[in-house]
Amino acid sequence: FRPTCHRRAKGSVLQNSFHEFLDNDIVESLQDKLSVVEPNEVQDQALKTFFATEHNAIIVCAQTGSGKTLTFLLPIIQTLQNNANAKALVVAPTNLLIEQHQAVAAALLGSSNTILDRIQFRSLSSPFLNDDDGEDDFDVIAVDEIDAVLYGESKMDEETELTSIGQYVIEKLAPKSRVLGTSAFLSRAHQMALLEQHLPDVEVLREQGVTSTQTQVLVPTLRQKFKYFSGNRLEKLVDVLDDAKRDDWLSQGSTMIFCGTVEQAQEVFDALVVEADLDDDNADDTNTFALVHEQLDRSEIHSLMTKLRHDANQPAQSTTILICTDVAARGLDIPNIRHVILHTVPTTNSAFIHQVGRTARKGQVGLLTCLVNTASGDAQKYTHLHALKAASELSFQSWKQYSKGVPKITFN
Ligand SMILES: Nc1ncnc2c1ncn2[C@@H]1O[C@H](COP(=O)(O)OP(=O)(O)OP(=O)(O)O)[C@@H](O)[C@H]1O
Repeated sequence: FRPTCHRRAKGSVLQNSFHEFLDNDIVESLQDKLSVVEPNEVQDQALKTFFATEHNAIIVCAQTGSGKTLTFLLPIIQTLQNNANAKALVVAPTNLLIEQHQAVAAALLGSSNTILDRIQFRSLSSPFLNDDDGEDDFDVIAVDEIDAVLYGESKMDEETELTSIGQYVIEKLAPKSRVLGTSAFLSRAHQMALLEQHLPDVEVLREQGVTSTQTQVLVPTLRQKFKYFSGNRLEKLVDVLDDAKRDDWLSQGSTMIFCGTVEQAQEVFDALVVEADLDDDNADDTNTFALVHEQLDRSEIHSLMTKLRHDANQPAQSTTILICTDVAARGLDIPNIRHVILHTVPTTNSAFIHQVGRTARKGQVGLLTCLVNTASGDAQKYTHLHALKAASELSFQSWKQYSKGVPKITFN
């Protein structure tokens, strides 16, 4: 994307693609409800491509935390506002992510808005869409995390057989529906299947100079630490958390710890809670622990996420340590996550990118600590992740304002 330059003549209103393509009430809502004043380059490009061209499949490929949600929600809301009969579908891999999108749409529209009733939100685990229910006439279909939705949350990045919802989306494409997809990373296999087989006419929007999604996938504001150890993994984790607690900047933010399985997440959670109880003489310790995995009750996770977002707006926030499985990796935008710890080294590039991408969002700094047990196969698993390149610069010039004033991480 070429950085957009919006010059403001003395006394004039700043014009950008928000003003050019969106109604005033939407622009005002963006500002009032989300504090989003102007589009970044990827949003600018997406709005132009959607409203000023006839491409019926558009995919936005950009780093984690770069604002891809608005690249599909805004075209959808404006389309539904223009046409009272229009309908849209939003698909994302997990219920957690779908609920997040619903919350953003509701914030923009106000929850009683009738436009919201014309947007269907589905995850891979929602009941299958049924044409008999008249659900086959969506004007816009948004497919967030298009690789996961089309090809499934496979343990390998190599799976290219379409999921049933993927098949549905491809069949619904043109002439009736326009598809807006997003992705932070496409494996080579997914890229080929998508561009050569399933969406050959797709218009792919990427940052300027990036020719494939294999490069520049990690944000340059991410700091990475690899802790090589042999011995007890839990003890190492406790050491890492203790160090982080002593760091002025890290200790004021929340942490996500990714585990390989539900059982492991439960085990880590139990151990950390016991450890914190033993240490409860420490009155300064404001950490709270929470679990996020696929077997938890949906309403429980929903209230946790609502609380986390609410707490982030409070001045005296407590910090949270979230112990999660991969279900919390894709797309979650939890405020103030300063530290991601990979308790288990993920097996695929995409799992790594999405887990790590919960921090260092929107141009801000964040730290990854990856526990690498030299006595297990961890080090070997990690070698293939070395191929992932960090971008040398922030994707978007406009993000620079958010990275100002962030202290250097002193954690060693
Ligand atoms: N133009 C903008 N100005 C300021 N903030 C923005 C803008 N666009 C998006 N944001 C904020 O940036 C954050 C990240 O956005 P979002 O969750 O859409 O990222 P993403 O690219 O979808 O991330 P992921 O790849 O992890 O799914 C959100 O808090 C969002 O409100």
